[in-house]
Amino acid sequence: MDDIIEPPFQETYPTLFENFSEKAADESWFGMDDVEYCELPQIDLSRLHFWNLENDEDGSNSEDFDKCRKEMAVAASEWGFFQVVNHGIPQKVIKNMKYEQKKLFHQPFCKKAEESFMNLSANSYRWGNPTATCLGQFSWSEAFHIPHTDISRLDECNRTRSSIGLFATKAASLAQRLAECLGHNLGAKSSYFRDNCLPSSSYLRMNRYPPCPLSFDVYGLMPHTDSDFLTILYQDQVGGLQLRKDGKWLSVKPNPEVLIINIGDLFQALSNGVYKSIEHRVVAHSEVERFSAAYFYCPSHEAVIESFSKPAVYRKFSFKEYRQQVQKDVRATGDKIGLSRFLL
Ligand SMILES: O=C(O)CCC(=O)C(=O)O
Ligand SMILES: [Fe+2]
Repeated sequence: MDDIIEPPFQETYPTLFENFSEKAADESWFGMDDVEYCELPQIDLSRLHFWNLENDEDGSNSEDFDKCRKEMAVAASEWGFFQVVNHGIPQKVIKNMKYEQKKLFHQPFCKKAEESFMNLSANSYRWGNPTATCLGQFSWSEAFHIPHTDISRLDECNRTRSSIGLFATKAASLAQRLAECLGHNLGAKSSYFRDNCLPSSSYLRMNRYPPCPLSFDVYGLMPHTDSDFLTILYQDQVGGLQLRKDGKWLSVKPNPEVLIINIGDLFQALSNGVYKSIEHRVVAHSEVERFSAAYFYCPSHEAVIESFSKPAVYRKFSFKEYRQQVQKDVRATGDKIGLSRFLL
């Protein structure tokens, strides 16, 4: 019994699942079969010559560089999502992280749920959704939500710490460069992100979606937008990520060779609504487990988010204020209200 790895979803939230069985079970509110696949805009980052930018003195690549930045800005405003190739995070780094991620999640539930598991802070391990008021707000998944600087506390073995740490470090520098490119198009100072975002303010979230017997009726991850500047997402080959474009849900084709970038609420506010923080969700698979890892690029709590162009669509707010409002709304309604709270 004690070696079961799956969280006790149904046992812990009996009322949510009981209510479900009383309702017509065949009235599923999302049909996976009806959802079309989409091809995300793909951006080749080799043109940014990230790693030797300072040495690129003759400027011969600047045309390519500008083109790449523009493509990113168009994708951020039309889709809020794009995928990147030649992103500079070696496949080996991703593979090692995924291996360690799987090892962590495959430990018994009772160990993962221990307060001091792996020396992580108390609320790092999350599963289900304790604030869900109905099944539509439930998430059939588990996650380790780790502030970047807490990775160094992971005590298991050096390999776990270094593999996860290396992925996070590479993701942090990729996130900063992407944010700088996207910020450039808005007229942000080149130091804006370096000044406001430190590794200590960003998070790594490793997700696991166990096979779900009610996969037509329960989400793997409920619909949401991310509360950061941007997210770097690695997903494995299983699939299930969907995004909402022009009122329609679309499935993202899984491709473990690419990284997915999505715009978060803070970039939407900073860009005065030009870049879109798009709602997304994960549809659970009935038989296969799925893994993903998201790096949330966030500013410090004190950072004030205010758009560069006027008239402003949103009132200025600090990241701390934003998070507190989100938490308050989630506690009260089971869901996040988000940026619309700050509309002028
Ligand atoms: O697992 C995925 O593909 C998406 C994860 C996600 O949206 C999140 O962790 O915020
Ligand atoms: Fe997300």
